[in-house]
Amino acid sequence: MSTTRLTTAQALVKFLGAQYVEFDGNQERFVKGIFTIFGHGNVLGLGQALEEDTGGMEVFQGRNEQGMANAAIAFAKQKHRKQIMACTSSVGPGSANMITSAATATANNIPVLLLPGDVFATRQPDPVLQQIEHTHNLSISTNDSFRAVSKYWDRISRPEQLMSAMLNAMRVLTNVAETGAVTIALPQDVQAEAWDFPQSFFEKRIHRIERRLPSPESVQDAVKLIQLKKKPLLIFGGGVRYSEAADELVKFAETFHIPFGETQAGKSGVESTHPMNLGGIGVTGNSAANTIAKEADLIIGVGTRFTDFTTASKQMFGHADILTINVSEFHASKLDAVKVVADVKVGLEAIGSALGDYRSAYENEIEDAKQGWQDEMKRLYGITYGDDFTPEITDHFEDKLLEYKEVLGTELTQTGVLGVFNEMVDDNAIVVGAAGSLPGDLQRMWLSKKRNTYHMEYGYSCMGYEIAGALGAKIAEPDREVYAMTGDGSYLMLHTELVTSLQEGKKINVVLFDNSGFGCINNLQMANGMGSFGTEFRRKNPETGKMNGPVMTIDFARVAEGYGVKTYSVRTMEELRVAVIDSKKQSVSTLIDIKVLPKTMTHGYDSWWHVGVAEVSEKESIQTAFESKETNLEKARAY
Ligand SMILES: Cc1ncc(C[n+]2csc(CCOP(=O)(O)OP(=O)(O)O)c2C)c(N)n1
Ligand SMILES: O=C1C[C@@H](O)[C@H](O)[C@@H](O)C1=O
Ligand SMILES: [Mg+2]
Repeated sequence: MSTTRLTTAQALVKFLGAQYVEFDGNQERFVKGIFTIFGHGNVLGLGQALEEDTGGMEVFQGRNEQGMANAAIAFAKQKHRKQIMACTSSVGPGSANMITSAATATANNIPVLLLPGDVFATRQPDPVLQQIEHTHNLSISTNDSFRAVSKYWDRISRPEQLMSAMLNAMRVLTNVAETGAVTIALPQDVQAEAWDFPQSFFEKRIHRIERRLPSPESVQDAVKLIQLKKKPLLIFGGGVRYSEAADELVKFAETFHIPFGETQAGKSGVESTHPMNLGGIGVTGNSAANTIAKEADLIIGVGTRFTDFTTASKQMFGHADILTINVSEFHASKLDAVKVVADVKVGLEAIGSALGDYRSAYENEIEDAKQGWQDEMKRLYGITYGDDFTPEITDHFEDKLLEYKEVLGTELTQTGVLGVFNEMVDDNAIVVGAAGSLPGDLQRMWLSKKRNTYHMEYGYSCMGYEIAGALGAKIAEPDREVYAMTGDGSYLMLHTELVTSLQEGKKINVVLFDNSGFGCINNLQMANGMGSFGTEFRRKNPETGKMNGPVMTIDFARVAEGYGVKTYSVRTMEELRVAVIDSKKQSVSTLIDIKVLPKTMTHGYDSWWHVGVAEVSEKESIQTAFESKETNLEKARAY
């Protein structure tokens, strides 16, 4: 057996450089690059290996381990999971910072390879700097926390373990039904330890992403069910995008005259303008999709995980039968569905060819629902502040709006800004988002004029993904404008990969909607009987000890200017227009700091979200909210 003597870290890098995927006959290198933040836990092992030979991987330097890993997730998501990034961190806090990202990747079924440094396998120097000592179990380190949020987890305590660990890592990363975060913990001493690795370990490996075929029986079940129904509705999720199945979905919808609604992960799989596309569905859905969903007698879930936001906590289509087409048996089995476990493209093809001359019984309902939503969109775009102004989110704190208008110096409404912005960005530009009120507004209102232009992380809805995610999307699509759509809360939580974008010369545009608060959570608490508590950004009042002092303002544009970002302060529509036009001319990253009035985002359209309302309270409004929750729960499916 021919062998090569390398350190564990050198062998790992060499192995990663030899991994390829093949999908529909196209081959691509699997690991595009590696994000690094070096510390004592990885610099002399993996750092040394990369300095010597990167194995063809591009090396990036992150600013925060969560940020860099979020960028890695966004890269893989934008690449439809056909190419990934690895991330290496030091031991302890560096690795702990990646745990949130591991969870984000796993919740969204997006592959990412995390390589945190670990404490010494020999234990000789224990406790090494940043080691937690568990008196009941010395084998536990910070990295054991990744077990709960990874699809595959391993620790390399001896160099030769690398081989089985990495083959399994690749198995999971390239498995469309099981992918997510893969964590390979690398003890500092083992990274640098040498071993005679068999040459075969480094040979080029092609991981074929196969399209799983449905069983003929399951196709027959699906056909029988559809034929019994008059008003089916397709709901498509991220699976349609990852399987490159959009054309097949459109063909199916057109042939059988079945409309479709889109989830956050699915949106922009098909253009918003398609006559059968009702747009966003569920809690953050619009009136067109939600109205049709309520009337549907069959829901066909195509590549969707059916989260609570999609099903409106299982109330939206409480009485319809459910059919699923999903490559994951787990997701296909949800809602007690009739299931076709298959790649969604071949699943749709198989059902489509067996469905004969079926046609739904829809007459004008689809056009009417779409028209109703278009009229509503026009209204939302046109909302302006003025005398007797009533915000979209009403009965919360109209009396405070004047204060916000004066402190933020703005009369802009969030829906109005989105309307203008949507019209102005290039058709092929990518919008990236994750948390706050914007995902709701975007899923409802954003018109995706081209495919794969909407990039929303709403499986974990992780604040701080937006800017890092924009960087990842930009690395995946360097020739397109990428916009990070973020609230002030998300921006403050994590935005420092903006600096990485400057370092890399990868221009991103941050579109910051500053309403000085955790706006959507303020809406949520007040809609459920609470007061405004801990969600507005107000100074602490020293007399009361409460956060009910003056509204805070931050000049985000000025701060980002200090980084070297081209910035714009926007308080009027005219300033917005100038900023969007000028930002397109820039080659560096830009930030548009838009002050918007709170409560001017969209509200829900005929949907319910199950949240934990207090069963006991002195407050009548809470009691009412609790009763309303109980009533709604009765209308929802139990499982
Ligand atoms: C990491 C993380 N922490 C907490 C939350 C809960 N959360 C969701 S939205 C939100 C506030 C978002 O505020 P902002 O970004 O300003 O958006 P807005 O709702 O004001 O538009 C919070 C705290 C979350 N989604 N992610
Ligand atoms: O708790 C939440 C409420 C949602 O409105 C928001 O979009 C999401 O980020 C979240 O975490
Ligand atoms: Mg906010």
